[in-house]
Amino acid sequence: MATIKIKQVTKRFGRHVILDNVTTTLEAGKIYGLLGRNGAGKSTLLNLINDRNFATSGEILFDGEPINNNPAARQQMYLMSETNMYPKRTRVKELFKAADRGYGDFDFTLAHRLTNEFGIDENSMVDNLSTGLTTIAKLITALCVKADFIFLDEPTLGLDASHREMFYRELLKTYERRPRTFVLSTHLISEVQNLIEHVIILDNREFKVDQPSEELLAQAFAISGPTAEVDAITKELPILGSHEIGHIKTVYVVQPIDAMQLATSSVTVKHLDLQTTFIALTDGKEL
Ligand SMILES: Nc1ncnc2c1ncn2[C@@H]1O[C@H](COP(=O)(O)OP(=O)(O)OP(=O)(O)O)[C@@H](O)[C@H]1O
Repeated sequence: MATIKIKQVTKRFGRHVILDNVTTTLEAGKIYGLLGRNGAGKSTLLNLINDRNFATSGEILFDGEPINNNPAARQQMYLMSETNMYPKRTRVKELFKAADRGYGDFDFTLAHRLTNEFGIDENSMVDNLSTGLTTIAKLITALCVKADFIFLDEPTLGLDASHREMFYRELLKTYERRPRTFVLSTHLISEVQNLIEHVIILDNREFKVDQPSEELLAQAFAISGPTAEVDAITKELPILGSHEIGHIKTVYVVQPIDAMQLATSSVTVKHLDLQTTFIALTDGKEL
C-alpha cells in the first residue's frame, strides 16, 4: 500500500515561514487528525501534499515518487477544501460525474443514498445550495470518490449538529467498508476525538505532536488539589498550563507519569481529553 512521505518540507510566503523543515509519513488506511490553531499552516500543508502549491524546500513523495505533476499520485489523492475546483453553475450530479471521470469507479449508489438522506436534490446548482448543503455535496463527493488518500480541510464548515453527526457516522461506515486514509483538518476537536487514530498537531511552524491518539492521551493529565501540594508534586514536571480557583490549583502535563503514584488523598490525577490536551500543548495560558 502506498504511503505519502513529507520530507524536510519548508514553506515560506515571502519572508513569512509557515512550515519549517517538517517531516512525517501518512500511512495507508489510517484516519489522521491534523490539528492546529488558526493560521498554523494546516491548509498550506494540505495544498502542498495535493500539489496545489509547491514547497520552498524539501520534498513530498507518493509511493517513493515526487507528487509534483505525478498523475499516479493525483489519481489516489482527493482534497476537499473551501477552494472550489468546479466551474460556476455546476449541478450536484455533475460534481459526481466529474469525480467519476477523474478517478473512475465513483460510488454512485452511496452518493444517491447520501443526497437522499441529507435532503439534497442532485439537479441543484451547487452554488445555489446553502453553505451547509454545499459542504455536504462536497463531502459526499469526497466519501464516494475512488482515491486512497482523502484530505478533508474543515469538513464540517456550516454543518448543523445533526448533519455533523451524520457525516461522522457515514465516514466511519465507508471507512469500515473500504479502509483508506482520511486526513481531517478541523477545529471541532472533541467531535473527532473518537474518530481519529493518529494526531498531528501543527504549532509554531512544526509538528509538535505526531503520534497515535491513544499514546498521546495516555500521557496527558490534569493534576488538581491544594496549591502547595500540587506545586510540590509537580515541581520537577514540564507544566504546560495551570489555573487556580481559590486554593485549588490544576496543572496540565503531557508526560509519561505514574498517575497512581502521584495522586494523594487530596490530589487527583485525571486523563485529559483531546481538546484540552491540544489547548495545553498549543496555548496552556488559556486553560
Ligand atoms: N497564498 C498565500 N500567500 C501569502 N500568505 C499565505 C498564503 N496562503 C496562506 N498564507 C498564510 O499562511 C499562514 C497559514 O495559513 P493556513 O491557511 O495554511 O492556516 P490554517 O492552519 O489552515 O488556518 P485556519 O485554521 O485559520 O484555516 C497564514 O498566516 C496565512 O495568511
